Amino acid sequence: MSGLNNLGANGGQPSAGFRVVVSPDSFKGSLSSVEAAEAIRSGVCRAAPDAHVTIVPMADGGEGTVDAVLAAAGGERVTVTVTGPLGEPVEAAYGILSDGRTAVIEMAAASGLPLLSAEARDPMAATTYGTGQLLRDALERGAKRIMIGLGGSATNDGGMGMAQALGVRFLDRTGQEMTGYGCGRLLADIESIDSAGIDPRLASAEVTILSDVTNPLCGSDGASAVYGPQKGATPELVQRLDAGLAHYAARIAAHNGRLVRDVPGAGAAGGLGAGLLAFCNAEMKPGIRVIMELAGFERAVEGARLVITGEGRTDGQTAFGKVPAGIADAARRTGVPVVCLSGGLGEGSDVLYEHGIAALFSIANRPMALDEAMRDAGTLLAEAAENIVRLYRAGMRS
Ligand SMILES: O=C(O)[C@H](O)CO
Repeated sequence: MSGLNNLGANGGQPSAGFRVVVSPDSFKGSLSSVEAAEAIRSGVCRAAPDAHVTIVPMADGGEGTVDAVLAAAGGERVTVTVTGPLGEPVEAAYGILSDGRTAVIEMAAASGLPLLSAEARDPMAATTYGTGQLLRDALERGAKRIMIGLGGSATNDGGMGMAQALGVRFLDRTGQEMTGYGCGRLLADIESIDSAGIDPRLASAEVTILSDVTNPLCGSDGASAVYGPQKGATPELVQRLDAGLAHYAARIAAHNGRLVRDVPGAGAAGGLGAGLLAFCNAEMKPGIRVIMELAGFERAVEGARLVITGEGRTDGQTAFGKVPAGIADAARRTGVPVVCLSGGLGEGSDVLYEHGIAALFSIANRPMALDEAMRDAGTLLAEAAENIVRLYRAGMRS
């Protein structure tokens, strides 16, 4: 089965016995989804040496999307030097699938929050220009289908930088082209848009947005209000960024008639969703669904006793389309219980019970600092998984 890593505890064949599907997101900044899955598997097998564990590395469009899609569909990774979120050069990788015509890009590779230290975060200045350079590189290599994962961004520029890198010009009130990298601060100064010079290869490419969330561009559920603070925005900056995005959406509507402001997912990755809809004729899809389909998740779950998912931090935002919510929605249809192991549980995480998560656990086993929890995430995940399986099996015997 493509993309599935069927590992019996003894390296043996799938058994009809105790089947567990392990399908976590990456634990941002500490473990890739494959590493997290391996850690969970080792805990499961300590508690149940006869277990047959199926690993399905998962992602929702955010960090880890390229890994998850390459694990599911096969292909190769290419690395390019592009402009980072604050204009510095960064090495960013993306995937070209085995058909040679499909590229999978993760915006976070070029414009993601993990590229900046906490002190350097600056959503007014951060740009998606590097993401546009990745799209351009994929077109240069002949890609006809581009999947672009949104999420984990350092940016709040509505995709203005991305559009510039593809040849779109933004003009100010004096009719001059705005030459700085597109960023949150510049949005309010856009007077008109000229997309005559946009890369012509886009016209024959199919661009699919894999969005990690369903937030609209603006307003109280919008990009700036919900995700601005984690990128360093104060309440005052959230208001300026939100007004900037609203102005940008109005300028786009005046330019090409596209109404991107209220589209679910337009607010993903600081509004990059809106920019891709406006300039790349992109189609928006929930990232988790596309990746689950590519990975054959529903087939993997058939006949399983338990699904273990997880992510670095779980809170009310998780329900907007992140991995645990998607996994639970899919597994619910098959009646298999889903347990979520999280690096930390925050406000609103209990909403996941409504999505069908049977139980949520924080993996921290004692009071610990964040850097300690991140450093020891693999060990903590394995311990938590072991305990869950011990409990599950004890329950099965009673
Ligand atoms: O990048 C962001 O803003 C969040 O992950 C939502 O997409």
